[in-house]
Amino acid sequence: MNIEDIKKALQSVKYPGFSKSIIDFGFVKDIKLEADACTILLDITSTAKEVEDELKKEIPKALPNLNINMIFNKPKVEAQKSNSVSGQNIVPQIKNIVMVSSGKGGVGKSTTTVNLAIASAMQGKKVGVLDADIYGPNIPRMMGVNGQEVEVVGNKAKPLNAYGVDIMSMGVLMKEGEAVIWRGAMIMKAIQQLLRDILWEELDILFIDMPPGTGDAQLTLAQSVPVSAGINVTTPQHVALDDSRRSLDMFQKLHIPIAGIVENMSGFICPSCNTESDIFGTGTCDDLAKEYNTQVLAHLPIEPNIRKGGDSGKPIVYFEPESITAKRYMMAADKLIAMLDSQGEVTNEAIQPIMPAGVSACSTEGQKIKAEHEAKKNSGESCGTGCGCH
Ligand SMILES: Nc1ncnc2c1ncn2[C@@H]1O[C@H](COP(=O)(O)OP(=O)(O)OP(=O)(O)O)[C@@H](O)[C@H]1O
Repeated sequence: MNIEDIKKALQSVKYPGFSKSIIDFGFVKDIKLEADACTILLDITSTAKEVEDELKKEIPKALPNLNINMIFNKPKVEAQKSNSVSGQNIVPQIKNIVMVSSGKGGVGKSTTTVNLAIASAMQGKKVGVLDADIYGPNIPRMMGVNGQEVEVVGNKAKPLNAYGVDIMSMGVLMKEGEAVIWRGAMIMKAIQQLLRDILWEELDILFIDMPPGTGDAQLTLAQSVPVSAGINVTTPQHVALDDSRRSLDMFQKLHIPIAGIVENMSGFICPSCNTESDIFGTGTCDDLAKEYNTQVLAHLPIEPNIRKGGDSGKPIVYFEPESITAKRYMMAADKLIAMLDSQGEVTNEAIQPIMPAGVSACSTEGQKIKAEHEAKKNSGESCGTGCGCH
């Protein structure tokens, strides 16, 4: 066996969580072969122990007749408890990060993210979309980039681009139809990698499509970057509003300024007779917005062309800019941009402190820790959480 044979065999070893091989990613930096012993130097981008363990298992399987010695070069883990790089913003080139959340799945969060992002780009902003919905990454299909190859430069991946918007998603890094079965810790690492290991350019706004609910992903994001604004997407039924309240409450607890609520599937305009019916109700979010001292960014009807646009990768805001719906997305983008502009820069101070293991940021104890953090910060003392505020 020579070096080329070894490289060929390593083509079958996928980088954990991705459909590309360690060779395609360029992670194999050196191979030394002496008699039947082989030393492989790997430069991997993840600090996760699971990734190294998985490779230690898979590489010898691909080279069963060799004695394999593996040397891993990994990014240094800071002497810190923080998931962020010492509380520093891991994407300082991005002016505003907007977290798009919903209390439950299927309410139109991805559809809203895509159309709001394109609407903002159409208004002259430099925009990106990060699909952090690890379990159901739908953005590539909705933006018409599914199946496109990601270009890897060094150890980083370049975002794809469509309709003037930069895009990255687990969906383009995985095989179509492939499922992700990950524990919380791996989701946290994946979200940080999707921020840190992607070549994001300087952007005015990065929209992040979160998984539904209020969990690890939301908390990790708030602990890794300063989030400028949160948008809650909901449908108008009262049961959906209860979930929505949880999502808005999470924004408040994580000190994320609320840009507003998008009331999706709010009424149905019949395409043949143009009459409007309130299938799920409409306008119920107005009171909710008041309760949280925020605004309704848009009421969007159930409209077959929104669904068609999503399924075909031809978003309505771009392809039917004169439609009522597209105009509502444009207005929602206007309101968001106005909010971001009036708010000004969100500093690293907004990055949330890391809670001790087992303490939820939203629990009473978590809130107490945050209050202590704020008090120490205001008095000029280090908070001691490793968040890097001093
Ligand atoms: N206003 C609307 N009118 C018609 N169809 C819509 C509307 N909003 C969303 N849809 C459709 O509903 C489905 C679910 O939408 P979407 O994937 O955006 O929801 P989601 O909240 O992101 O879901 P998930 O929780 O699975 O990520 C999609 O097929 C989408 O095209």
